[in-house]
Amino acid sequence: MWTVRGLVKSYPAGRPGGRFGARGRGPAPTAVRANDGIDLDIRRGEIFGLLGPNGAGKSTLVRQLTGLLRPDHGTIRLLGHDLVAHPERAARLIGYLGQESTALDELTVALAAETTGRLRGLDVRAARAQRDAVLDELGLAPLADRPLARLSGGQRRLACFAAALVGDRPMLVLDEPTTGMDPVARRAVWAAVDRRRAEAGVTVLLVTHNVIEAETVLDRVAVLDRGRVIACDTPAGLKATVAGDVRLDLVWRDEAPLGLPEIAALRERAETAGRRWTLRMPQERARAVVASVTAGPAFAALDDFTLATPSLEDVYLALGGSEKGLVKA
Ligand SMILES: Nc1ncnc2c1ncn2[C@@H]1O[C@H](COP(=O)(O)OP(=O)(O)OP(=O)(O)O)[C@@H](O)[C@H]1O
Repeated sequence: MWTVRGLVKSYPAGRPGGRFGARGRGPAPTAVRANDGIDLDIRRGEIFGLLGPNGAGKSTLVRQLTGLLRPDHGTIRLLGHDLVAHPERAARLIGYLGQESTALDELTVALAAETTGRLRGLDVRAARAQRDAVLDELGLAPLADRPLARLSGGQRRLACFAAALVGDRPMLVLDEPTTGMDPVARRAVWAAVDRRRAEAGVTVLLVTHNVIEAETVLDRVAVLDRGRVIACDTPAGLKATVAGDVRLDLVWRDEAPLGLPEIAALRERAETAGRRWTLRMPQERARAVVASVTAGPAFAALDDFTLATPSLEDVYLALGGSEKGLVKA
């Protein structure tokens, strides 16, 4: 389906200090290696995810996989086509929902869907029929005559998703499709994706920051960090690598009681964010810590605590991910 080998893409570095600054001073700036030797195999009918922190190289990878950006090195094959030699072929195979919608902003919801269908080679009747079907399917019919620029962020995203579905492409590439959507819209998106997979074997490549969503909808996921794939497996397979561990969150009322030796010792191992401490540890140890903080003097200083099984975020950290986490700031 999609076969990627040895993909490398660098961007030239910006000059430190801007246009006029730092000329002739210090070492020459080095280029950013946004993708640094990526291999991937995405199979037909799969919902495949790219998960990683900001700047990991997800959008750079997606733009090459959709023929919008030329790699420095490496090969990309899609359904037998060489996309490095023939990037224009991607447009006929892929329905792409990027992060920006500005190209469609002046159109109404109905016209955005219809125009996309026409651009993808449908005749007027087919484009209108598909427009009506997809707007109904996604609950967008009441907004059909509103320009995209005058919708809420979540509604606009849903309208762009609707347009991406028109023309029945065998591949869908969705870059954070559900950002800003309410739960009803999110469910409509995943139901529409599922239906196309079941009925037409559509393959979906999804970029996401949302760990919970990734665990729920993905068949397989590649975890990206600093331009490299650091793991690739099913969400369950990845989580099995940290199965023995749990996450313990402690929230203090005010200051943590660092005068208590057991609390001072925990502080060494905790990731802290204001009053919240996060600890990852084996279940047995976590039980002992909970017992010690809920009994005795520490309890008076405690506002709340939670114990949770590992998420893909914990997997990312256990794999040595370079950022503090995956959640978008
Ligand atoms: N046009 C560009 N010029 C220079 N550097 C760029 C450009 N686009 C991206 N980069 C850099 O390349 C790296 C990868 O960026 P990319 O946008 O692919 O990451 P991402 O994983 O999609 O991030 P996000 O989650 O924030 O969308 C980052 O260090 C980024 O600063």
